[in-house]
This record gives sequence, structure tokens and C-alpha cells, in this order.
Amino acid sequence: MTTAEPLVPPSPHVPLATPGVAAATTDLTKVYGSGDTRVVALDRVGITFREGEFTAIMGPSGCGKSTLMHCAAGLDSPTSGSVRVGTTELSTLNDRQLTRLRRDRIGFVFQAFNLLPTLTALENITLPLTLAGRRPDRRWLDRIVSMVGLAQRLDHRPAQLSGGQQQRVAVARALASRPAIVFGDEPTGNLDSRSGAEVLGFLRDSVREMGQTVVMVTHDPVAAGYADRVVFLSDGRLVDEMARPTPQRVMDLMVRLPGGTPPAAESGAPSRIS
Ligand SMILES: Nc1ncnc2c1ncn2[C@@H]1O[C@H](COP(=O)(O)OP(=O)(O)OP(=O)(O)O)[C@@H](O)[C@H]1O
Repeated sequence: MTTAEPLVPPSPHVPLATPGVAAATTDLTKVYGSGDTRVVALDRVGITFREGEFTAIMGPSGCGKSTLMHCAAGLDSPTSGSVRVGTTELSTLNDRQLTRLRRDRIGFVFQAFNLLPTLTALENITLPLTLAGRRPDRRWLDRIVSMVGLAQRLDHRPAQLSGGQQQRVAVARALASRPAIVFGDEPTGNLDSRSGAEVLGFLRDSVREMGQTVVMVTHDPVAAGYADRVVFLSDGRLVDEMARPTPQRVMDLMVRLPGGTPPAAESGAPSRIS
């Protein structure tokens, strides 16, 4: 990948990126509003997303999942604390550099497919590359398109595709630029269970077969079961983590979350999981 303008190096106050780490947050805090309307959406969250790992973020509604994803992906700015993507400390970037980082190094899959209706599937997949003035790597593109099973539908427009197929286009679009990290916000929220399973399978294949790093916010223990690990948020703090999750184990832990008193929430210390 070539970028015309080098990204600003990390601040000397922030540790350099650790090898094998795709992105990390340190003491990440996000406060919305003030006075009576003040909400601490994230409270000193430290989390590491390792390269080639599929992480699911879970927790009760309003616990800060989307805020964490938005801050980690450079879509929202923290109130305090740091976010690094690779070696880049996001707070050192101006708006233009941040836009470039999102375009070149981060892939997104949202609940709404967000495809452009006038473009074909192929044009939608390559749009971020086209906007960046980059020529698609044909072999990479072929690999992605065949992985998500879209080879026969590349000249279809979104309205001619099912919801599941549209989300496959969105997954292929997210992977097309070989981003450092792909963020998914409830990527199967609009899909029936079969299409959802397919999309989750593709995300997992991208991790296993291509070494992609994927971070996904979900409410669904079955979806979380596709991940390599699940991190649990409660009231803006990281309270637990599970490796090699199964839907049943995730469900059991979720049931305990809101009622229980997680140790990290009691201690007053920053919540940190890596
Ligand atoms: N723009 C905003 N202005 C004010 N408060 C906000 C804003 N965005 C989020 N919040 C608040 O921050 C907290 C965390 O919200 P967030 O959307 O991150 O939670 P979530 O875990 O993703 O929720 P859900 O599972 O319901 O989508 C909530 O209390 C929410 O009301």
C-alpha cells in the first residue's frame, strides 16, 4: 500500500506499537454532555486487538460498545486517553489524516449495508479504492469475491441482491483494501439467521485464511461464538474476557453481567484487557 502523505508518527508519550498488535486503546474515556446530562460512556478502557484475531465486543444495551468501536476506528474522538492503529496515535492526526487513515487502513461493516444503489456490486466493492485513487489488486479482489460467493453477481445492483448478498458485498468492500483492521457494528443485525451465519463465516474465514484482524460489536451470543475471544463491557468499563467462546458460555456470562458486581468496576482502577 502506498500513501502519498506519511501519517504523523506516534507521540513520544505513547508507547510504540507492539508487534502483532493491530490497534490498542489506553485509558480511553468518552464523556457525552455535561451537568445533568453528563454520561460517561467509556471509563478508562484499555484493550488490545491483536493481528489476525477475531474479537467480539458484548455487553448490555448502553454499556458503551458502539462508542468503543467508534473511538477505536477514528469515527469519534475520545475525551481522554489514547487510541493507536498500528503505530499511529490517532490524537496526533488532523481531520484529513484521520479520513485517510479510515479510508486506507480500516474497513467497516455496519448493520445497514450502506451500498450505493446506482453502483454494481463490483463498483461498490472497489469504491473505497477508487476514491483513494488506488488500483485494485486483481488477485486479491478475485480471492475476496470468490470467498464471499459473489462471482456470478458482480454486475448486479444492490436492489437486485438479497440482504445477505448485499452484506456480502459490504464485507468484500471492507476487505478490499487489505485494511489493518475491520470493524463490524452488528453486521448481522438485519439478516436472517442463515444469511447471518454466512456473513459471520466469511468474517471468520478472513481471519483464519487471510490473517485479517476483525472486531465486531454484537448482542448475539451465537454471533460471538464465531470470534476467537469476547470482551465484555458494563457501564463503560471492561469487566471480563473469554477465549474460544461458545454461545452457551457467552450467554451464561451475559446473564451474570448486569446483576453481578464485576471486580474491575469496584476497584476504581482503569479497566484493562489485552
Ligand atoms: N451522541 C451521544 N450523546 C449523548 N449520549 C450518548 C451519545 N452516544 C451515546 N451516548 C450514551 O453513551 C452510552 C453508551 O452508548 P453506546 O451507544 O456506546 O452503547 P451500546 O453498548 O453500543 O448500546 P446499544 O447496545 O444499545 O447499541 C449510553 O448511555 C448512550 O446513551
